Amino acid sequence: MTNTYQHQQHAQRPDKRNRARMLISCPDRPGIVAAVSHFLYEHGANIVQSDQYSMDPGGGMFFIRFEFDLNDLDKELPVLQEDFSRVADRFDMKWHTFRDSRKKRLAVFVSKEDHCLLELLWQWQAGDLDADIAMVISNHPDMRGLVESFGIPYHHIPVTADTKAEAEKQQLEAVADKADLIVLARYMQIISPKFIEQFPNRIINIHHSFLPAFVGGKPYSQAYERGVKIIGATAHYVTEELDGGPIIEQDVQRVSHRDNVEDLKRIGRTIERVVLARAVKWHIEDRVLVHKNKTVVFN
Ligand SMILES: Nc1nc2c(c(=O)[nH]1)N[C@@H](CN(C=O)c1ccc(C(=O)N[C@@H](CCC(=O)O)C(=O)O)cc1)CN2
Repeated sequence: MTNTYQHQQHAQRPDKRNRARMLISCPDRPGIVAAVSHFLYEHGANIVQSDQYSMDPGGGMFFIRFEFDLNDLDKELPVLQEDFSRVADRFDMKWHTFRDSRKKRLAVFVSKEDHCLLELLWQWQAGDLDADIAMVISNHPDMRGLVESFGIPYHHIPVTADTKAEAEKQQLEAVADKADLIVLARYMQIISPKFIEQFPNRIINIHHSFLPAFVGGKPYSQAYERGVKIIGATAHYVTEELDGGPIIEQDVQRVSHRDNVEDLKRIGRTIERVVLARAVKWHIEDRVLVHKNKTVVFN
């Protein structure tokens, strides 16, 4: 099928070949920001953005996000990483560095609802999603035409209760070393612990309720029966606990007694799309840190 959409770069990306990001989590104590910023200065890095948060100052955790420019990044970043391990050991840090120029690769999983998938495809096609959509995987054939019209590979891998393990094996083979982030865009299959452990805090799901309300299936029907005046959507990392993973983003919309279940679904679809897109954007920009079952989002 010819690619009727050309992936366009409406949003001109500034030259960020020498831009890197550093995420740090460690026990809170005085001197952390000074030590890290001095280290970066000594290595010739120019800090262009920094953000930090102290959870329970003095006795809890400390979180930092730096963006910095470093000339000849390809050569100098490995040197910086090697030297930083001494600072990290001193403060008992968990840390990661990322290159701005290395776009993350998404594998989007979908079932039969297209709105969240379309939002990601539209943003990608407009150049507003700074990542590559490497593939779409579905347990149904319905979205093949839509996805392939964007020039994106489509893997139809049917799933039944009896074939779930084999299906996940095929899914893992399809995404192996081709995806950095899995996005469940209203994918209606429970992901196994074995799959999750391959992608710790790298599977984002959109749940169609304002969690922790209405976990599990048919949340809009649950909301209608409860007579709620607000509905919402929640993007979270996937864990073994269904809809219980670290929340990345949520949003809500008022509803009333005049809205039936179909109205709630219609109103909810817009919230789901926006909330998922925000969460994916913040993840690909390395703005999300996870501690225990909560997130710190430097947005
Ligand atoms: N391990 C996890 N897997 C998934 C999560 C999660 O948090 N942890 N979120 C769900 C999404 N979801 C609600 O948002 C959801 C999807 C599917 C089901 C479910 O009961 N699925 C059945 C099959 C249903 C069908 O075939 O139509 C099943 O998997 O047996 C509940 C909630 C995504 N996965």
